[in-house]
Amino acid sequence: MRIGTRRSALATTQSGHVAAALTEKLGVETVLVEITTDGDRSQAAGTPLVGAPSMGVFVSALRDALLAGEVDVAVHSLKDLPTYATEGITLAAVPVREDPRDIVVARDGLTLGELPPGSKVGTGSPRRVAQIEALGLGVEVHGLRGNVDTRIGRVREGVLDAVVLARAGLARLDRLDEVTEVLDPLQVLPAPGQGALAVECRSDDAATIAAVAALDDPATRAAVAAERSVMAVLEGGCAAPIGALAELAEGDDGPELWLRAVILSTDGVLSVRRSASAPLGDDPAGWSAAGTALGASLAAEMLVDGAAELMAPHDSTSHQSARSAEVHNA
Ligand SMILES: NCc1[nH]cc(CCC(=O)O)c1CC(=O)O
Repeated sequence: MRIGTRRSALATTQSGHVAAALTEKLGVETVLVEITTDGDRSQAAGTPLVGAPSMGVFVSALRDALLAGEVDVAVHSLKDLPTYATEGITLAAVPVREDPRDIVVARDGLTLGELPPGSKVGTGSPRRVAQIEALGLGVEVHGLRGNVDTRIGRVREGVLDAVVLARAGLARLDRLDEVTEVLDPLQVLPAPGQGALAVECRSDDAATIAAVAALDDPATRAAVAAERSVMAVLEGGCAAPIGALAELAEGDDGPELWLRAVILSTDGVLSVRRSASAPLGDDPAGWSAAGTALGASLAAEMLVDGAAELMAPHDSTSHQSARSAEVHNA
């Protein structure tokens, strides 16, 4: 089985895990095929992700290789996938996900809250920028791109005081010892699908789809379906930063899915936050659809709460002063 992967250390590690799992569960031989994406090329140029091309930049080259029959399977970070379906491509498996939370790597073992006002915090993600601004710490948020090594390097070089990354990336690279804080989703919600992998096949390749299904985890699939459904519905009306996290819990009457989501103005001043839960039923085959429905209804409530108006110009001056007052109190 030929497995297409991006070339970064993180991508090849992730794809290597999928390859090993396929060999272990199915006894098939696998080979990794490295594909260079437009996202990797512009990343090498060092431009910040804010304002960069579409969110699918990391994805399309891999899908092209899959559709062209150059590989049998494509492995992506699920959070990098666009929410709309793609003709000819089937999401054959969503394996058990890593801890989805964001983490901090800061100088001197510090947490975000321990950084003095004016500290430089690096992230290229509008979702992280808005949520860090909303914490009112008085830190300066700086754009940041590059692979995990490059990003953490900015702290080691003393260019930045801290960077914010996905915990999953460091877990897969076996670098969790460098984490100085795990961000509580109460304060910073992860990106929809963060920490999960997407294993894609060609829709006409029934044999590979059936084989790869052995890697699927219905609980993870339901959770990411709910998170991505929030994003799909909200993105219809707005381009604001979105965080979402769904978790499976055992209720009195069987498994339930719990979902929380936030959408913010880019400066973090305004936000709409909501949570909801739904029973999943006893048949895991129906969980993904239940997750999608839960996400859509939560997003509809968020739109009623004003989610689509967050991007309108607003006066952030009064909030700014409230924020610096907070810094003084701290
Ligand atoms: N934005 C790029 C990206 N895509 C997936 C991961 C990490 C692994 C994951 O979330 O599954 C990262 C890096 C990061 O956000 O720190």
